[in-house]
Amino acid sequence: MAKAPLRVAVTGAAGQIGYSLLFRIANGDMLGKDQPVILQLLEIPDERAQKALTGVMMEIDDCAFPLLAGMTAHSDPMTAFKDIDYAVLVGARPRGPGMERKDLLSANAQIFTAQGKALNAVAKRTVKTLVVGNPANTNAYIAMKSAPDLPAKNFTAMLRLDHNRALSQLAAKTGKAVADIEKLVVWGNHSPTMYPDYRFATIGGQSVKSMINDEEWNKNTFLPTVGKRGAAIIDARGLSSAASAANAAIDHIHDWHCGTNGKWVTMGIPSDGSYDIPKEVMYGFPVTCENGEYKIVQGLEIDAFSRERMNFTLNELTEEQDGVKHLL
Ligand SMILES: NC(=O)C1=CN([C@@H]2O[C@H](COP(=O)(O)OP(=O)(O)OC[C@H]3O[C@@H](n4cnc5c(N)ncnc54)[C@H](O)[C@@H]3O)[C@@H](O)[C@H]2O)C=CC1
Ligand SMILES: O=C([O-])CC(=O)C(=O)O
Repeated sequence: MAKAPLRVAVTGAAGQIGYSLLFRIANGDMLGKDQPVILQLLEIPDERAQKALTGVMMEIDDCAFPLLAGMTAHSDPMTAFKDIDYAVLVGARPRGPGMERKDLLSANAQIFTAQGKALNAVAKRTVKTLVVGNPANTNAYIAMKSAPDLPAKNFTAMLRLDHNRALSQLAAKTGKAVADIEKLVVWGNHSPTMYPDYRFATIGGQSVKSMINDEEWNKNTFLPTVGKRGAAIIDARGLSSAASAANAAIDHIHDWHCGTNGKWVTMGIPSDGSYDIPKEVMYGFPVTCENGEYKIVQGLEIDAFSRERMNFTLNELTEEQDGVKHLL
């Protein structure tokens, strides 16, 4: 029997990431090739943005996606989020050259307070949310805090682009296939303070750390390359990463929805206190997913260097979250 459609809201639908993301959701890349979807698309109540959204929807129509069971345009989160199963919160102001994510905090805080409240009011009680718009971890925290009637664990932030970037760097360094790398994690904030950690990673059962065996490379090349990749893309393209960000959003929700078969992935999730990360901090953790639920990989040894890196990114997150407390 055909599956009932799932409702997916995407905000910032007429933006750059939206343009790479919507077509893939409608094609079944996110929720499965047998899962019909209804797209509920939100843009700001601005004539140009709404007109651009109409154009994107015309193109989606022109793809005649067999899995697309409906599509609506919205300028108000209270209608866009009605009865949704998934929310992909992309809409935010992107960072321009020379700006850090923190600069965007207060403007974005208003957006995510309003959207959290709307999710709380009208979304399905089981709605699962991924925040992409930066500063992603803190925006996800704000949305979660603004939706007290929904399960906090269903609010997540996107660290998957960082995870994928790290995979790609490790594949290039070792000369092995990306698909063969397992047990990678990116701890903390989606910002240059993040800690991509390959101490547990394996390729065909062999330790990646011993294969590379180069702490200098880890500290002086790998960590800064992955941590500053977003800025490097902006510098090269004049625009922030879009197709790779959309791809990471697809990966994040795909794995959450369909499961990871025991493979580790990185998700930004509200901490349950694991690894001494204070409860509720929206932090990148290694997880496995099964039956629509994620579970933090437990029991990893945290050495002194890692603890220092994990605390560094934690401190930044705590500061960001303290900075928006008065708005919550
Ligand atoms: N977490 C991550 O790994 C990544 C996050 N990002 C972030 O994603 C966000 C979006 O990036 P782009 O698509 O390139 O930006 P963009 O500027 O091309 O598109 C953003 C769209 O969001 C819309 N928008 C703004 N406020 C909105 C609101 N309150 N409700 C609905 N729509 C709203 C805008 O009208 C615009 O069309 C940025 O914050 C960017 O920094 C980008 C790459 C990676
Ligand atoms: O840096 C930005 O604004 C875009 C981003 O998050 C990334 O590419 O990682």
